Amino acid sequence: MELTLDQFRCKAMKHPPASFNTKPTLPTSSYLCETPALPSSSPSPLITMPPLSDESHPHHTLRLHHPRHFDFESIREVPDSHAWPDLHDHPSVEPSGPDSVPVVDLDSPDAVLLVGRACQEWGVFQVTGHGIPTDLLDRLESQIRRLFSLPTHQKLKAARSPGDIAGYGLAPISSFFPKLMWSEGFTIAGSPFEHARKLLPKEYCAEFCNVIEEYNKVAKELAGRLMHLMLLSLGLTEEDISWAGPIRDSGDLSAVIQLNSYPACPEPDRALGLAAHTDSSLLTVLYQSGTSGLQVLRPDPARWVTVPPLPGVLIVHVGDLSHILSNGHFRSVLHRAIVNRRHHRLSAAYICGPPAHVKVSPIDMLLGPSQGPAYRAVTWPEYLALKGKLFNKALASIKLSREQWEDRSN
Ligand SMILES: C=C1C[C@]23C[C@@]1(O)CC[C@H]2[C@@]12CCC[C@@](C)(C(=O)O1)[C@H]2[C@@H]3C(=O)O
Ligand SMILES: O=C(O)CCC(=O)C(=O)O
Ligand SMILES: [Fe+2]
Repeated sequence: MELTLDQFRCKAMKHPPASFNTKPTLPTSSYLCETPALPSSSPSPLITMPPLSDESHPHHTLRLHHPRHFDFESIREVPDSHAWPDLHDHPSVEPSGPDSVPVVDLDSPDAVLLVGRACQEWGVFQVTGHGIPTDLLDRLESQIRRLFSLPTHQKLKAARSPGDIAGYGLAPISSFFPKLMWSEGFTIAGSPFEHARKLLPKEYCAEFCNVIEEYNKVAKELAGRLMHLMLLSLGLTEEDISWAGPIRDSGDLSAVIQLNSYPACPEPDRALGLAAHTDSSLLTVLYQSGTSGLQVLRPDPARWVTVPPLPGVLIVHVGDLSHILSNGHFRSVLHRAIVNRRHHRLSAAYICGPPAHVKVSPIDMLLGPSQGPAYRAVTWPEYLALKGKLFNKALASIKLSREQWEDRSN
């Protein structure tokens, strides 16, 4: 049976969000809401995301109430609350030959071609020649490790409040699932100092923030460079997209940094680190520590392909906004994180999007008489709000049918 991409995505999602089939009964909290205003004392407002307007808050999202934390260390077997029944619906395969996520050397003369091909065929690729020093990645990992090693009561001091983007806790998508994930996260939006000072002892805080700021700076440059290559691969330049002018020097991209921790798990076959999802970004640059866990879904036949950790290599996910911008030429990739019996795994996702006021829509130059815009225009905050209501159906919800785009062009 032939499936459209959207049907495939929905089929591949093992646990449909509860909001698809249940009536909302619980009080809601937003998936993405207002970014807290930056205090004037913030060292540098490195990641900026203007607040959402009130209308875009997903007030009627069904939310499941999960406990705020779980003591992974003391557990000898996976409790029912964390046991995912459908983990093995698709086989997991180790990378080999054509079943390996492409590796692109950004310094290669073929980088444009290779990036374009990877974005179209995989929606994910690994990058070398990215210019981010290994030493900085090592320091980033040490800081993440130290942060998550803090006692729970300390971490909860920075717990994400209902309606906030930033803070410590379960991944925001957790509330769509009846089972809990084997992970904890710390989301940084705006100044790292604002959040880190709540949970990190003074002597560690400055060091943590410096490393995050240093990483943010280089990750932002890399994201700009990647976006440039992606546009070139579509036969476009920044000039073809009114808002993308500053992308060349990445000045106007905004981002959120998501730090993830996946403790070792006594029964890795029953637990899941991070449920299958696509990122809502333009692109996400992911650093993973030396333990494998990231898997991307490949079709025909459906299978989870592991993305092995390679020293110094970063992973790039095409996000939903690039899927929209490219009118579906690029695929946002469904991915998840599995857990490991022996090793504590860490990752850092640099989730990058356009300035918050910018409407992202399929690029005009990719359209023609027989191919209109397949998606309606959205800003990043609008899209995040949609994702908060519809989760993995958000992209399909803004899809335009042929009749709709023909109507719009008349
Ligand atoms: C800006 C955002 C994207 C994100 C939701 C968030 O508000 C902050 C965290 C991001 C993250 C990281 C883990 C996976 C994910 C699906 C989630 O639950 O939180 C992503 C969200 C996303 O890309 O949609
Ligand atoms: O930890 C990983 O490998 C995946 C993390 C991820 O998908 C995310 O933070 O969006
Ligand atoms: Fe992700």
